[in-house]
Amino acid sequence: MAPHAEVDAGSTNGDGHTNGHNSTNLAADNLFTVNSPNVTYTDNEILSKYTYRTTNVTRGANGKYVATPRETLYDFKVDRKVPKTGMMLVGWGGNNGTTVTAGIIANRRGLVWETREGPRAANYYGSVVMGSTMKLGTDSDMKEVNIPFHDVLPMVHPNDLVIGGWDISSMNLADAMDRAAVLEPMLKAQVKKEMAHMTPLPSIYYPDFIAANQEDRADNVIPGSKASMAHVEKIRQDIRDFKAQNNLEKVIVQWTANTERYAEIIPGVNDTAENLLKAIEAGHEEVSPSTVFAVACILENAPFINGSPQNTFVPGAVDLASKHGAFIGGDDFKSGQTKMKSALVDFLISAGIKLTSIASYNHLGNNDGKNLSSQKQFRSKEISKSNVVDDMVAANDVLYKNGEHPDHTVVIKYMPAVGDNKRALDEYYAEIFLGGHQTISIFNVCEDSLLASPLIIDLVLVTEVMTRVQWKQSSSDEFKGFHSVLSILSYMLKAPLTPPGTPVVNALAKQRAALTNIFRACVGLEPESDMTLEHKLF
Ligand SMILES: NC(=O)c1ccc[n+]([C@@H]2O[C@H](COP(=O)([O-])OP(=O)(O)OC[C@H]3O[C@@H](n4cnc5c(N)ncnc54)[C@H](O)[C@@H]3O)[C@@H](O)[C@H]2O)c1
Ligand SMILES: O=P([O-])([O-])O[C@@H]1[C@@H](O)[C@H](O)[C@@H](O)[C@H](O)[C@@H]1O
Repeated sequence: MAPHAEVDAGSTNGDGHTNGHNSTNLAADNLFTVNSPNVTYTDNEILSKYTYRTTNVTRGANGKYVATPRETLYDFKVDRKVPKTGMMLVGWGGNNGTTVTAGIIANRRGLVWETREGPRAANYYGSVVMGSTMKLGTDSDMKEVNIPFHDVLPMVHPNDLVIGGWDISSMNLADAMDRAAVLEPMLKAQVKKEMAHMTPLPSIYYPDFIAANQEDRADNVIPGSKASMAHVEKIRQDIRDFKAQNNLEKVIVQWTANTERYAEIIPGVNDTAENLLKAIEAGHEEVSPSTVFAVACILENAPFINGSPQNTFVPGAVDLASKHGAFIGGDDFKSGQTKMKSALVDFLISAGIKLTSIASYNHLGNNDGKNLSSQKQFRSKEISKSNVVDDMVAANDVLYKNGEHPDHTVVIKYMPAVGDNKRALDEYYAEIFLGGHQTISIFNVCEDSLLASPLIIDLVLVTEVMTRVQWKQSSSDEFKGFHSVLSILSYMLKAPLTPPGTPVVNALAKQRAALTNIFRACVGLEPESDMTLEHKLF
C-alpha cells in the first residue's frame, strides 16, 4: 500500500481532540499510472476522458423491447492534494464512536495487545477501502493484478484523521470506552491515557426523538429542548472551532448517535429548504436533532452522513443540500445481518430461486439495543432493515408477479447479557424446482461496533475523496461536483439515500461494483469486467 503521511503519536489539545499531523500534502505516488491518451497527470490533478456506455431501452409498436447502445463522453478531474481532514461524530461517546476512535489510535501507533488467543495487532479489517483490493487488469502471463482499494485514487489515510464530536453524555472517551464494553482490556490500557483527554462537545437533545431510557445519559446538553437557529449556529461554530484548532482543511460529520423516531413529513414545515429553515426558526417540534445537525453541516459545507435509520433527510434537508451543493449521505450503517441479507437475497433471486419468506430476528444488549427497545425507535430500524430486498424482487418478474413479495419480518430484542455481541438468527425459505423447498438457517454473531467502525471510516474516506472529484460532459466547459446526495456510499448503508427520483440499489455486489467502477472511471479505466475474453478467445 502506498506510504502515507507519518503521523506523530497524536498529542491532544485542550479540548481533547487528537492532533494527527499530516506531513504529506500531495497524494503519495500512486501504485500505478494509467498509460492512455485519455488520462493526464499534473502535479495537482488527474484528468481523464471517459466514454460511459449504457443501453437505452424503448418499447416498439409490436410490444417488443428495442435496445440501443448509448455512449456519453465525460471528463473527470481529481484533485490529487489529500487534505488534512477531521472526522466529527455525533454520538462520539457511544459504542461505535469510542470503538472507531480507539481503533484509529491503535492503527496509528501500530499497537499489539495480548488476548486469550495470543497477540493481536491493530488492523482495518471490515473496511472496504483499507481491507479489500480491486482488479487493475491482467499481466503478460494472463495473471490478474489486484491492488489495494485505497490506492486507486489519492485518499486520506484513516491514521491521519483528526477526531472529535459531540455527545449528550459528558463522559470522556476512555470511561465511555469502558462503558461500551467492546474492546479487550489490554488494548484499552494502551489507548486509555490519550482517550481520557477527549471529551465530547455538548449536544442538542430533544427527548421526544429517542427512547426515554436514554435520559439518564443526558448530562452534556445545550439548553433548549426543540429546534432553533441558535442550535444550528452553535453546531456550525463547533465545526469552525474544531477546524481552526486542528488546522484542518476539511471536516466530515457523521451521525452515530441514537436512532431517532421518524419525523412526520408536514407540507409547509419540512417539505422544502425554505420551510425547513422557517420551521427551525419557529422551534417546530417535528424537527429532530439529526435534522438540525444536517442543516448546520449543509450551511457549513461540511459533508454529513447519517449512520442511523431515521428520516433525518426530510425533503427540506435534501432540497437545502442541493441548493448549497453540500454533500449528504445515509441511512443506517449496513454492518452485519442486513449486509448478509443484501448478498444472500441477490444470490438466491439471481439464481432463479424463488425466495418466499425471510425471518430476521436478533437480540443484543448494548445501549443501541436499549434505545431500540422503545417501539418508535425500533420502527425506524424495522423500516431500514425491511426494505433492503425490494429492488432485487422488483427486478425479477419471472419469479414474482406484480406486487408479489417474499414474507419478511424483522424482530429486535434487548437482552443486556450479550452486550455488543448481537445474535442474528435468520431463516430464508424458498421454492425450488418441481415443488421442492430450500431452507437456509443462519446463526450470525455480530460484534456490532467492531463491524460498524470500519464502515464509519469508509464513509469518511469515500465522502472526502468525492469532494475532490469533478465532472463535465465533454461538450461542456464547466466542471461540477457529483449530486449532493452521495448514493455512491450505498455499499456501507442499509437504506441508501439517492437523488430524488433515482432508483435505490440494495444488492451488495451491485453497490460494490458501482463504487469500484466510478473510482476506475476517475482514472480513465473501463468498468471491471469478468468476461475475461482474453482467457476464452484464443
Ligand atoms: N453495528 C452497529 O453498531 C450499527 C449498525 C447500524 C446502525 N447503527 C446505529 O448507529 C448508532 C450508534 O450505535 P451505537 O451502538 O454506537 O449506539 P450507542 O447507544 O452506544 O451510542 C449512541 C451515542 O449517541 C449519544 N446521543 C444520543 N442522542 C444524541 C444527540 N442528540 N447528540 C449527540 N449524542 C447523542 C448517546 O449518548 C450515545 O453515547 C445507532 O443509531 C445505531 O442504530 C449501529
Ligand atoms: O446492520 P445489521 O446487523 O443488519 O443491523 C443491526 C441490527 O441487527 C441491530 O439490532 C441494531 O441494533 C444495529 O444498530 C444494526 O442496525
